[in-house]
Amino acid sequence: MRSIYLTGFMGAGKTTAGIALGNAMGMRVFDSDAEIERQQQQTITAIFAERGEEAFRNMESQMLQSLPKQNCIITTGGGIILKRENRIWLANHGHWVYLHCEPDEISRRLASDESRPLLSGERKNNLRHMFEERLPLYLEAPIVVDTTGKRMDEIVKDIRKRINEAEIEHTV
Ligand SMILES: Nc1ncnc2c1ncn2[C@@H]1O[C@H](COP(=O)(O)OP(=O)(O)OP(=O)(O)O)[C@@H](O)[C@H]1O
Ligand SMILES: O=C(O)C1=C[C@@H](O)[C@@H](O)[C@H](O)C1
Ligand SMILES: [Mg+2]
Repeated sequence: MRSIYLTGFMGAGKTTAGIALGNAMGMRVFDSDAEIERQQQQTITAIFAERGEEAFRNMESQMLQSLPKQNCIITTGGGIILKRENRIWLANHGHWVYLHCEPDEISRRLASDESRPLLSGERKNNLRHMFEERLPLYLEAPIVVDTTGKRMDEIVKDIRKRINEAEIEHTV
């Protein structure tokens, strides 16, 4: 089957859900952030600090297009939807899933996590503004799954149901 692309705001649970979904479906999982860190031998935080966000965004688009288009789960960085080029790409390759989570719950999930440069230190206050700016872009995804207040097993079940429906539609 076509690969499944999980998108969503930082803390929506893409990485966590991707691993659980990969286990449940017996599919390999690639995380675009982790693949960039491996390829560049640098953390995302260091890439942002030393080379800037634009350089990171270019690496991210290239990484998106180079990951397997069949039989894999691809978990993406929270900002993948910022580039129109990436949204067009996602819409035309595999299953594009948006994992929604309300901003208050995102704040709670990420309260003690400093690994996201766009939400670290004083930038924590950016969350709601960034969320509202990005929401319409995330909602371009054909499959939307709300994760707010849900357990991971429920989220995985929801995603699988929606993917099955989309696969059936794709084959008729
Ligand atoms: N449904 C959930 N309920 C409670 N906590 C969750 C849920 N999903 C994820 N989390 C927790 O929220 C944090 C962020 O999750 P995760 O790293 O999977 O998000 P992400 O979408 O991959 O973020 P990023 O875009 O920054 O990579 C983790 O500590 C994870 O355990
Ligand atoms: O939402 C974003 O813009 C980001 C999310 C993370 O996954 C990383 O890709 C990086 O920290 C940027
Ligand atoms: Mg992640």
